[in-house]
Amino acid sequence: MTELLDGAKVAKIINDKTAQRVAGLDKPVTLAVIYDPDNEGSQLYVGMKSRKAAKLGIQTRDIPVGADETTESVIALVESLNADDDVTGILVQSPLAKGIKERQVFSAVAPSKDADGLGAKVQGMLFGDALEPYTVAATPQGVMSLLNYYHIPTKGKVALVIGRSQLFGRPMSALLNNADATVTVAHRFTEPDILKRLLKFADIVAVGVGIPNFIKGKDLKQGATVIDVGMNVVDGKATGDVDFDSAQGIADFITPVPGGVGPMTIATLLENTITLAEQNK
Ligand SMILES: Nc1nc2c(c(=O)[nH]1)N[C@@H](CN(C=O)c1ccc(C(=O)N[C@@H](CCC(=O)O)C(=O)O)cc1)CN2
Repeated sequence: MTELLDGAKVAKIINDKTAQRVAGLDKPVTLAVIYDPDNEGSQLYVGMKSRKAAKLGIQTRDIPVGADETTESVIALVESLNADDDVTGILVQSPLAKGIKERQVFSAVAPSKDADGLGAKVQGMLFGDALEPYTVAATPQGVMSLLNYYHIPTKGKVALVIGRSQLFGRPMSALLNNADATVTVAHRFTEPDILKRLLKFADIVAVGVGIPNFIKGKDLKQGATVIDVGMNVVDGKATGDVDFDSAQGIADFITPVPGGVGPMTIATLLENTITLAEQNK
């Protein structure tokens, strides 16, 4: 039997706690969101984040940044938000318009306002397993919250992370490493044969490569936990990177798409936002 890891359900639990924490804080919580207004995906996701934030009592300031901007001008904008006492958190929605170096922009966000955990300073703290508090990128942190909720152990387990983006693969591998898993990272240059062999060992597979149905059930280890971070659209339907039907009866646990990692990403971003507001009050 394959059990669903219900991200929508767990996200609701996190969101309810966030709303209580926001209500208990004696100052407004404001998240500034920098995004490319010409990117349809970003329009959709920023809209989803702003609507959910409003429901939890978090104000958002959505700031469109188009292709006419430069890396320098966007960094100057981030610096003005860093200095703005009314802004408690900052999010840079990826991707920014072509030509703007988004990693430089991520790293311009002050660690004390880095709601999305994508800046070099906080990612360095994650890789160093720092003892001081720091924020972690919303998608991988949301995956860890799902694993914890369903009591899926990581210690001593073999984990395979497929994808090495700043948003997902790199921080995911660090989190699993910090949680005592034996972690391998595969990516676009991993030979298909090698990937198949790695999959057969993996107790936990977390995949985010943006290729619909990239992972087939027959390639998984019996009893694996499968985390699908893919968000592709096929025939107008949200479709993951894992061939969900073929994983039935092979995986012990799997996240659905939609309703798995996506809602956890937004819930974790807003959880990070209230945590920063509390820390900096
Ligand atoms: N700065 C960031 N940029 C991006 C991130 C991120 O975490 N930080 N992640 C993705 C997009 N993303 C959030 O930004 C995101 C994608 C999908 C969902 C979601 O809830 N999806 C639904 C399905 C929606 C549908 O049906 O179309 C689901 O999975 O249930 C939330 C957030 C890229 N950029």
